[in-house]
Amino acid sequence: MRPRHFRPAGAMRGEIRVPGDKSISHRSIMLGALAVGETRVTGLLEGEDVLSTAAAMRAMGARVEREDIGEWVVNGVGVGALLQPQAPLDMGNSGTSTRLLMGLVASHAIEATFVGDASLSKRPMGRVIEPLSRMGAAFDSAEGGRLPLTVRGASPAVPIEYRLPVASAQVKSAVLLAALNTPGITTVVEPVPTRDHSERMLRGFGAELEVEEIDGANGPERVIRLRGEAELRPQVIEVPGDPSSAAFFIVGALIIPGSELLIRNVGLNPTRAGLIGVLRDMGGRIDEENPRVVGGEPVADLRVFHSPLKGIEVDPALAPSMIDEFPVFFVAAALAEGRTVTSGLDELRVKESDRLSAMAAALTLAGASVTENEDGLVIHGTRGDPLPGTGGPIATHLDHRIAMAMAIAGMASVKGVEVDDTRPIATSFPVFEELLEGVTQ
Ligand SMILES: O=C(O)C1=C[C@@H](OP(=O)(O)O)[C@@H](O)[C@H](O)C1
Ligand SMILES: C=C(OP(=O)(O)O)C(=O)O
Repeated sequence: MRPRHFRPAGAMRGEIRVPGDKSISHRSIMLGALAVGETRVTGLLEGEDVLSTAAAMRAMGARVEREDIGEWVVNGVGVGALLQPQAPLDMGNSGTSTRLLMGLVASHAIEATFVGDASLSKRPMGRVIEPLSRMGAAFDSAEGGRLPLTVRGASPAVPIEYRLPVASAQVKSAVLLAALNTPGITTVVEPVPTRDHSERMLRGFGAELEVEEIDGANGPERVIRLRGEAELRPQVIEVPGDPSSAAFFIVGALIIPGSELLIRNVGLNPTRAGLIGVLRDMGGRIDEENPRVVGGEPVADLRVFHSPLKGIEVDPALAPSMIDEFPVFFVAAALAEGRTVTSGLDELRVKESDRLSAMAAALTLAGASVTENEDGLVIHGTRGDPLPGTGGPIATHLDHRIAMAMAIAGMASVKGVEVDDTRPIATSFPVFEELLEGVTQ
C-alpha cells in the first residue's frame, strides 16, 4: 500500500499534456503484432496495463521494443502465426488486455493461460467466453468464468453473428479480433454504440471491415462485419491523448475556484466524449482549441475554467461514452448545486472495483451526500463549498480511477482526503501525481 493525503488546493493553472489513450495503445500493440513488418507507434501510454499487453504479445512471438519515451516499434508475426506462450500470461490489473487477447488466442492453434491481480481475478470473463466458445474455442476457468483461465484456440474457428448482450467495447473487440483469423464473415451487432477504436484501427491496418447503421427496436444499431483470414499491413500510429485521463483535470479545474487550465492533446472521439457534454450542460466552461485529427481520431486542446455547476439527470444512453469517467463525474456532482441523478450504470459494478459502492463510500467519508441505488448514485451537491468530511482514509480497492477521483475530491475539500493506496494509478496514468503538482497553486 502507498497511502497519500491529497490536500485542499488553490487554483489549477497552467497547462498539461495528457499521455496516450489506453484503449488505442493496447490495440496498436496487438494489431502491430499481427501485421508482418514494422509498426511504429508514438505517444504510446506506458502504463502498467499496456505493458501487460506488450509482454503478452512478446510471449506470443512478436518483437515489441521501446525506442524512446512513448516511441515503440512492433514487428508482427502475421494473422494466424501467433506462437504458443511458454508461461501463463500475467494481465496484471487490465481487463482490456485480458478480454481482447482471449479473442486473439481463440482463433489460433495455441493454448494460453491468463492470470491477474486480485481485482482482475474477480471480474467476469463469461461475457467473452460465451461468443468465443461459439466460434469453437475451449475454456477452463475458475468458478464463475473468472481468472485464472485457459483458452484453447480453434483452428479453423467458426464465424458467428453475435448480438452484444452488454454494451461492452471489450466484448465487441474480442469477437472482432477472433474474427481476424476466422474464415468467412463474422458479424457483431451493437444495440448501443461503444468506443469504436477497434473498428477504426482494423480498417487502418487494411482489414475488410464495414459498419452499417440499421433501425433497431430502441433506436439505431450498428452492424459490424469483418472478413476473416485478413492480411494486416504495418502502420505508423500516433496515439492521441486519453480523454479518460484528461477527465480528472477537467473536473478539478471546473470545481476549484480561480482555475484556468489548458489540457493539450485530448482525444474527442464521440464514443468517448460524453463527459464533456454533460459537464457543459451543468454549466461548465470547456473551450476547444486547435481541433485536429491525430491517428485517425479527433483531438483538441481544452481550456477549462472554474465554473459553478448545477446538478443534472444524466441520460443513461450516454453511459458508454463516459463509462470510465463516472468516478470523477461523481466528484463534480458532489460540488454542484442541487441534485445529480445517474442510472443504468450496472456495468460500473464490474470494473476494477464496484465503482458505485466504492465511490458512494469514499464520497460519503469525504462529506458528500450520496445515495447508492442498484444502478446509479444520487448526489446532493455542496453548491461549490469544499467537502466537509473527516479526511479519513478512503478505500481504493486496487482501482486507479477511485484513487485519482478521490485525489481531486481532496483538493476541493476542507481537510483533504487520505487515499489508502496510490499504486494502482500507474496502471493507466503514471504521471498523474507529477502533473497535478505542476498545476496546483
Ligand atoms: O475496449 C476498451 O478499451 C475498454 C472498454 C471499456 O470496458 P467495457 O468493454 O467492459 O465496457 C472501458 O471501461 C475500458 O476501460 C476500456
Ligand atoms: C475499466 C478500465 O480498464 P480495464 O477494463 O482495461 O481494466 C478502466 O481503465 O477504467
